[in-house]
Amino acid sequence: MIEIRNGAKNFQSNQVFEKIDLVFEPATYYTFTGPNGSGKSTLMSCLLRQTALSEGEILWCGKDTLATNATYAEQVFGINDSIGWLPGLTVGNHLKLMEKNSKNLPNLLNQELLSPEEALEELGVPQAFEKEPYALSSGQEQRARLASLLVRPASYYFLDEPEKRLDAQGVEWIAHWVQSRVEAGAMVCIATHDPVLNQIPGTVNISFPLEGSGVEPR
Ligand SMILES: Nc1ncnc2c1ncn2[C@@H]1O[C@H](COP(=O)(O)OP(=O)(O)OP(=O)(O)O)[C@@H](O)[C@H]1O
Repeated sequence: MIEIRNGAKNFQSNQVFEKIDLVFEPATYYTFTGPNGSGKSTLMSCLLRQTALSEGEILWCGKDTLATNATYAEQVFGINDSIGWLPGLTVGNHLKLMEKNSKNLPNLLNQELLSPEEALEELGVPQAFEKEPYALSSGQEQRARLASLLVRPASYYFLDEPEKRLDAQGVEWIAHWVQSRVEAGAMVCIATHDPVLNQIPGTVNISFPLEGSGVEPR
């Protein structure tokens, strides 16, 4: 379980949210929805520990995430705009690195992992294996990013607008993936503007701006 207690985040005088308490339980699907600029990506970056909360704490199984550093990094996986591609490497190179690293990670939910080739095939972009990401269309590139979900084990996911640039079939793929991971016991949280991803049965919606933030979207 991941818990935020009394969380606040500001960028100088811009108070994005404050005094928030949230819990992310296993085997549950959450969505972050709300207007542009209401703080969805910022909270997700905090949960992925790409940026620190200004106040409050994020607990992992009841303990501060700093104290459980390695376990958190192993079990929590995410995709957002802050995660880029290394220049000069193909998509296949990236996924192979991830596959190699994954062998050292505990696979707590006995996830059936795919090879990079299989994962790209599943996402409908087998040709991406040999290509550098910039040589793909923006939707193909997003599909290549999503392939990482099939190569690496995790039990908690934070995905920021994974449907971005995807066609309708791609969005359906995400919806099916969400359902299968949640059934397997994973927590999946998606920030989205897409109605399909917000209407998956069992969705727990968290609406932004968050209550207690007192902040107007901008
Ligand atoms: N690195 C940053 N430095 C300064 N301000 C930032 C930074 N990142 C976000 N902000 C500000 O934080 C606020 C919330 O932005 P955020 O990206 O979290 O919104 P969002 O709900 O994800 O929006 P969208 O739907 O457009 O993706 C905005 O006012 C934005 O300008």
